[in-house]
Amino acid sequence: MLLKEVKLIQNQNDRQFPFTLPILRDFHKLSFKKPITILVGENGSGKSTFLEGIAASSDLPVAGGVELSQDKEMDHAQTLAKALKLTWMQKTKNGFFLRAEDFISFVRRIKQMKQEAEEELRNIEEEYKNKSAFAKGLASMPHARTIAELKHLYDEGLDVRSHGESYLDYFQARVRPNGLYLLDEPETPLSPMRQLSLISIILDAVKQGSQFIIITHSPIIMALPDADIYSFDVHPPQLIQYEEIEHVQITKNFLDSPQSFLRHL
Ligand SMILES: Nc1ncnc2c1ncn2[C@@H]1O[C@H](COP(=O)(O)OP(=O)(O)OP(=O)(O)O)[C@@H](O)[C@H]1O
Repeated sequence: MLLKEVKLIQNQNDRQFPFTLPILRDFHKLSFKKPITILVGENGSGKSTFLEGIAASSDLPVAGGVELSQDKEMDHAQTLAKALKLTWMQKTKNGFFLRAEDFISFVRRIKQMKQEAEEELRNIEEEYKNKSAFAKGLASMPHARTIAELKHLYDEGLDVRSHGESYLDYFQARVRPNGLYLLDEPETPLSPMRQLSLISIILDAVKQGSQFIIITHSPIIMALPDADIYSFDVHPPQLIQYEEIEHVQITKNFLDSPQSFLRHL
């Protein structure tokens, strides 16, 4: 175990976001007793805001996104971080904060950078066909360098594979022993089968001393063995059993009889 507890210590200004969130009004502390903690709750219950506060407070890098300290839209994370006290069993610098939506735009950006560089090279080939090789080489250099750097950093992987495949590759390549991983809806680009692969990567990492705090709406990810599950649908957040989670009950009942749900819509 790395992170043991998160306490809300400051006397907050409850008219300022994020302290206006109902989940933070009666919040005192949340303890992490197992290497995997799962946060569940309805849309808008405040799970992401809470995790962003932990990410900002622990100063973890943002995988595939802008660092929280540089991100103007994340001022609330810094505000919350200042009001939080994190207690560690073992402080770690390994790990990251990963929002699946960031990662998908990150892969898109890489694909776009590569396509733009290739397009520029084609244009230069045309424009410089009657000029010296030296002049052509000079004009091509920055774009060729971009392609070479992307290849060096991400191999052929990220831009030629699907979102789900590249996401799992990226994840597997960067998970280190003794790291703290804060994952916001990691299921987003993944099929049910790939969600099982993600579970397997997480369980391997836990064996190597890593800790995970995961927000999810996926009943598959919620079933991660031996995890503590906190519901953000009650204030303050409470431990909940897998079978009691609304997402699990609705999904199960829906799959048993889709038509009985759909005819009421
Ligand atoms: N910067 C902000 N200023 C004001 N309100 C915000 C801000 N960011 C989020 N909110 C609001 O705070 C509430 C909690 O948002 P948050 O994203 O933390 O919920 P969540 O539980 O993660 O939801 P979801 O499951 O949909 O991702 C939402 O009602 C949202 O609209």
